[in-house]
Amino acid sequence: MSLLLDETNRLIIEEQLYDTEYLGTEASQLESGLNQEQKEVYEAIQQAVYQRNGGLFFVYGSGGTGKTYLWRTLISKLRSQNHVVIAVASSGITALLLPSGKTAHSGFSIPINIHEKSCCRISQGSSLAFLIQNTKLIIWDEAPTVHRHAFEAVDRTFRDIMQVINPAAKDQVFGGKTVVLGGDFRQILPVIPRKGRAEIVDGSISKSNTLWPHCKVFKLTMNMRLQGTADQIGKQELAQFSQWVLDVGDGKIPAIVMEGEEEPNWIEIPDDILLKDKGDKKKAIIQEIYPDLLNKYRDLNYLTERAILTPKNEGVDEINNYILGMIPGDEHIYKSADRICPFTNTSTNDEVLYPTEFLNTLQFPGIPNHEIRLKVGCPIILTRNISQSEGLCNGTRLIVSRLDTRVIQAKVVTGTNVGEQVAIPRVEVSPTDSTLPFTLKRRQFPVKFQESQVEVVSKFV
Ligand SMILES: Nc1ncnc2c1ncn2[C@@H]1O[C@H](COP(=O)(O)OP(=O)(O)OP(=O)(O)O)[C@@H](O)[C@H]1O
Repeated sequence: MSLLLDETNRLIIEEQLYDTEYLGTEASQLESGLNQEQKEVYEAIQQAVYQRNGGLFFVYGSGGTGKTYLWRTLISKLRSQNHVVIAVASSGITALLLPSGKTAHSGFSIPINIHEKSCCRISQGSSLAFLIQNTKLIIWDEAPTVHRHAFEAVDRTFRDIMQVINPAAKDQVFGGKTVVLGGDFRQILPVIPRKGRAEIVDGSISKSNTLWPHCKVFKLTMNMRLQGTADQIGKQELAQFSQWVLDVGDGKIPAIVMEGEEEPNWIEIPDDILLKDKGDKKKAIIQEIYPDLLNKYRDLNYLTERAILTPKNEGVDEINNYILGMIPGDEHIYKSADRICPFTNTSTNDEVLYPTEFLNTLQFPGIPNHEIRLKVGCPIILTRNISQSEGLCNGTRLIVSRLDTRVIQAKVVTGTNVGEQVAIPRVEVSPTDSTLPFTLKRRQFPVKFQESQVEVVSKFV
């Protein structure tokens, strides 16, 4: 089957638009810089691709060990030879680091509410099925953060798609494709609402009986970020900090049981990286992370280099409101239009049982709040994927340039389209996982004022 046969398939046409000469030069440069560990993985993956053996690989490496560099080398090399590579990541913000990267969910049409029998929404004969049949390599970054059911759904779907051109594919992992997963199990595991440690660990790709036994695991251990730091003191501090983070991940830092709790969930932070201000704690954090904020809050480099992470949404709102109050200018308040989805009405009395005022108070992870407060010049972050091609995905950071009634105009500050002016419309969103007896529909701008953000972090004392 030739890629050139199908001139109407948009996905295939996009794959034919790369500048192969440029990519070839880039691949040679990147290839010559690979360290020994990276080279070993690079060669094993290339062998699987060129010998058409297929295979499942996992590249296990902590932050800075050169996974993205390795992906870029593989992608440039194969695309320079007109081969199709699909590069996906579990989050939108990581997808932006991959050349023509997409989120795994949009790239493979993975259902949001996934279970052990799920399949992707890719039908036989579709453009995406044709692209997959012609793909030489799939790279999936940040794999440990996704539930194993998503990988199993992709595996099932690929077998189904590939058996059309190769009947043996139905018995091959990922239908005989070469698939490379990457990430670090010490970082964030799948988020499973209202479930405990056992369910979270069981949701990990390494617990998949159908996939993990077939997976060849490589380890990257050399911190390449440290190699690139010229300043000796900075390098030493970064090395110490990286080691401490690794030790936390490996469970080597002694954990403490707090009163009233059963498990040792707390660790002690070394004094040199701890803020010990006894007064206004929010002010102390903000001053430490954003010194001279009033003069620099429009400076792109200043903003992209820093963030405050909090374990809960309430913390984000508290810090954001504090900072917004410090920034000069008039505040704009955007209120959402909330309603109950008519198809899930549980009774005709819904409007009485769940008045709009009640709907407005509801908050869900990833869903904008009823009320958003913004000022011109303040940094915001997108909470939804709007357009991958324009670099507007969940996690993209922007700076507000104009606040209109129907759109927010803003300048992109992270990702692929830095410097672009974009208009963000209101969108209607629903929480995918809610214990409510109805489906909430909320029409709101998919943005958050963003100096701080939520992360799943350990507890610290
Ligand atoms: N072989 C190499 N030669 C030169 N620089 C490299 C090499 N490998 C990685 N780097 C550089 O080291 C830094 C960290 O690498 P990279 O971003 O690929 O790591 P990572 O494992 O993807 O990290 P993270 O998980 O934090 O995203 C980058 O600046 C990258 O360009």
